[in-house]
Amino acid sequence: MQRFTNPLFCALDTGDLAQAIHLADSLKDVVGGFKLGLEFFCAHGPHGVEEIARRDIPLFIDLKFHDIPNTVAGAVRSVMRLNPAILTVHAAGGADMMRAAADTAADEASRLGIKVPWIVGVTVLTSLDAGDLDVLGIEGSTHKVVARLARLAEKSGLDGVVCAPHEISTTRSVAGRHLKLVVPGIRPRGSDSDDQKRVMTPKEAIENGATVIIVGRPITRASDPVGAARSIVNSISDL
Ligand SMILES: O=C(O)c1cc(=O)[nH]c(=O)n1[C@@H]1O[C@H](COP(=O)(O)O)[C@@H](O)[C@H]1O
Repeated sequence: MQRFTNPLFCALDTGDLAQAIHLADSLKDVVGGFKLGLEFFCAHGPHGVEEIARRDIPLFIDLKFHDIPNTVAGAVRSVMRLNPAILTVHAAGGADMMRAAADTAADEASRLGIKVPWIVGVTVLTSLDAGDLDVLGIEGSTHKVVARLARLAEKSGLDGVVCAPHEISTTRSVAGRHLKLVVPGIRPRGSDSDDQKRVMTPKEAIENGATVIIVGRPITRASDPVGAARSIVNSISDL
């Protein structure tokens, strides 16, 4: 099982490989890991991931799989050779799909002789609020929907869920204490929310019980990314 001493993962959301490498080199001793998501992967694929992986730092490969169980199992099998520390699927893909992802990751890790990554289920995206759920025809508050999906993810064998800082307490109250809570929607005080609708500061998120916090633009678009990352780490180091 993966363990991280530093809970801050920086999202390298860029299609520019040189910029991602530059950020990875500058930030590798400050953050606990890097998250490589759809923008990076669609531009540079497995080769780009291998470039970043050379820094020997945990990688969260965030491709948010959401498909039939057989297809998701195949995708997990393919991505496992990149030795991810964390992988995402959408919890809304259902119990069989999540179970297929978790079982395949465990089988492949054993076949390859690597650690089993955390498979985490995305609940309600941090860019959505109650009004958006209503438009989608999803009944209930973000708390209720996140709690329902978190319970399903846990029952389906996932290691954790992705949720907004606001739903940390609700999720903790319905799930076992070992469930990992991977939390984006993090904004240091005074920074722009951008397209995120449910945000909190790094300190609040860790105090509420986040296992890992994901921060992208407040670090990568700062005039001093290393200084921005250090200040986040300092704000949570005594907690
Ligand atoms: O799965 C994720 O990582 C994720 C889920 C979610 O609900 N909200 C969310 O923002 N993310 C990711 O977390 C990162 C947040 O980036 P910033 O908003 O720039 O800090 C992005 O890479 C998103 O893809």
